[in-house]
Amino acid sequence: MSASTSSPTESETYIRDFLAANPSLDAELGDVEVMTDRYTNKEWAEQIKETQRKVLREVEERGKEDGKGWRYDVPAVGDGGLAKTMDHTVLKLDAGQAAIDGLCSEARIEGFKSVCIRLPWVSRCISNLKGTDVVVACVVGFHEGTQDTYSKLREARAAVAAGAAELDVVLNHSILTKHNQPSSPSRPAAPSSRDSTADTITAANTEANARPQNGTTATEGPYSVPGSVPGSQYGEDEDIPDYSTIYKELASIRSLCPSPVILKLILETSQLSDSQILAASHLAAAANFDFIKTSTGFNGPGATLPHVRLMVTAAEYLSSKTPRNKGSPVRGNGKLMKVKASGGIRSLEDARKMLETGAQRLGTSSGVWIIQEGRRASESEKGGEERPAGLKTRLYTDDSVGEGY
Ligand SMILES: O=C[C@H](O)COP(=O)(O)O
Repeated sequence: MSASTSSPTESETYIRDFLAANPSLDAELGDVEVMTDRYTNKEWAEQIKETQRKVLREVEERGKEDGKGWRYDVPAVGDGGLAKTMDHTVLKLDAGQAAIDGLCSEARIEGFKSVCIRLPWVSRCISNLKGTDVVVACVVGFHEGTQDTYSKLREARAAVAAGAAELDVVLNHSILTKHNQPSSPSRPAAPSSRDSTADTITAANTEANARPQNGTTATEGPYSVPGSVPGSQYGEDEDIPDYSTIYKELASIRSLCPSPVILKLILETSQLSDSQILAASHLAAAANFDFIKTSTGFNGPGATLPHVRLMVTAAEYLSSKTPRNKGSPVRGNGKLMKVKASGGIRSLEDARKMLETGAQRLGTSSGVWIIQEGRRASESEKGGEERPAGLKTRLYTDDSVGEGY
């Protein structure tokens, strides 16, 4: 492990301990490049505030461009381009072998980018997908994100050891929302019908985030910067969320799962304000994550266009690739951080809108349906015969599909 000459930082100590407890990993990884703690919490807060200001201004400017502010090319269905944007996903806890094997054969036939599954299925998917270019993406800390860093690291490393090329890691978003101090004792929102374990924490956050910001809904903007308006969520030092802890977790995962492992950070945008989304994006960029991803699909509404616009703008700014301003120097590797839209993407129209807005990856359990819809659309555009659908199954999250799914 390459270490700094001064006394070790918390991250270095943490990673050293993890490697000592997993000696085979130490040998496998060789010289681990440790991402240090870098900044104090106050310094993170300053940087993040700057990111929030710049990105929100950029979003406002782009919003004036009459729908052209976010207009990206959408890959075509015909040449397999659309399928290659998709992580074909089954994350239900009760998914059985039949569902996983079906998922893999669909991914092979349609040429999806990946199958996105839970840790116990990684090896099976690797063997199912041998000889194809479909990779395996595994979720980590799914779906609450509140697991301790050590257990997330264990999960991440086990997935990589089993062959996962990509990890979709759930942010510990409760640190950002300070869930143990709900700002209002008012009625909690109803728990998600998709997950019986949805708890009062997320319900309180949902309720808090649904409250208007500057007289509008959280998802429609205009966007606000904490500390910039009276009564904002954290203006005082003692109210700064524990950014350092979030960064240390992300940097530790990156240190022990180095590139070319693709790391995506699931923000769970439905639980966050716009400012919190930007704070999380900033920390993901600093820890050299490859993607920021909207949602788990298990907690609140999934991807929305306003959130994707915000995240695309943030990712470009944080990678210093924003046309209008210089961008933040926070990202170490110089590569563009990308955006994965996920949760509730059910139709060709949903998929197209997300891609057109700048998402470069989609997470969906409806991929087969979307591709079939795309084929039908291009066939009818050409005025030709409708091509027979290659696959009948779809919508693994749709309970009506049948046993095992
Ligand atoms: O990460 C992907 C999501 O879990 C997929 O959500 P979905 O089942 O709503 O398509």
